[in-house]
Amino acid sequence: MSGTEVSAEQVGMLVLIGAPGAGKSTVGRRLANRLSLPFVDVDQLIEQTSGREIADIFATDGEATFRELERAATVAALAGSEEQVVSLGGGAPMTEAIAEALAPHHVVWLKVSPGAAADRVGLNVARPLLLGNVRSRLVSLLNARTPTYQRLADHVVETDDHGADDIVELIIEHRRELERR
Ligand SMILES: Nc1ncnc2c1ncn2[C@@H]1O[C@H](COP(=O)(O)OP(=O)(O)O)[C@@H](O)[C@H]1O
Ligand SMILES: O=C(O)C1=C[C@@H](OP(=O)(O)O)[C@@H](O)[C@H](O)C1
Ligand SMILES: [Mg+2]
Repeated sequence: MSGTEVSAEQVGMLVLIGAPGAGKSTVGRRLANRLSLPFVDVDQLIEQTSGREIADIFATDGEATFRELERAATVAALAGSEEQVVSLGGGAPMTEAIAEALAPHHVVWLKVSPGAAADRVGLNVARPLLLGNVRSRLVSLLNARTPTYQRLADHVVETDDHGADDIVELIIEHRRELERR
């Protein structure tokens, strides 16, 4: 089956994309609990299957190796047939194979300003790309990635002024509206 075909039994997953610090992991986990659906956080999947932390993969093998592990884990998570919530890593949608794998699913872009994201992630060393001046790194990441997030998103949620639980409800309400159509 090519990346663009959807098997008959495949149902759309709820997939969260957005910059680091947008809340994909936090909101994804709560959203899955609220909907009683399985949850896959691709970063966690990479760490579980490789037995290594992401920061260590970056430091020891470099970003290219991480992106290869991320591509394989993300495509595998999106290829399943059961309905679930999947939270991607911030850089995943930049890969063409992943953009294709997202096509059959409901993609929610958690939009966040560089300032809000910087406040949230702080000096968290778990995000190697943000080492140094976190805010300016986020500005450049967002400048490079926003067009892709925008292109892939079926639903955009502004997160700066909403708590994670509010965002969960906004996503659920939007999904209900789609089901009523
Ligand atoms: N809507 C929000 N408002 C305030 N803080 C948030 C929000 N969403 C997530 N956070 C916090 O921001 C940090 C990063 O969240 P995380 O879910 O890891 O983001 P991502 O997976 O998109 O990088 C965590 O400390 C989390 O508790
Ligand atoms: O933006 C990125 O390129 C990355 C974001 C991280 O995930 P979160 O977006 O969940 O922090 C993680 O995949 C890795 O540090 C790379
Ligand atoms: Mg995350």
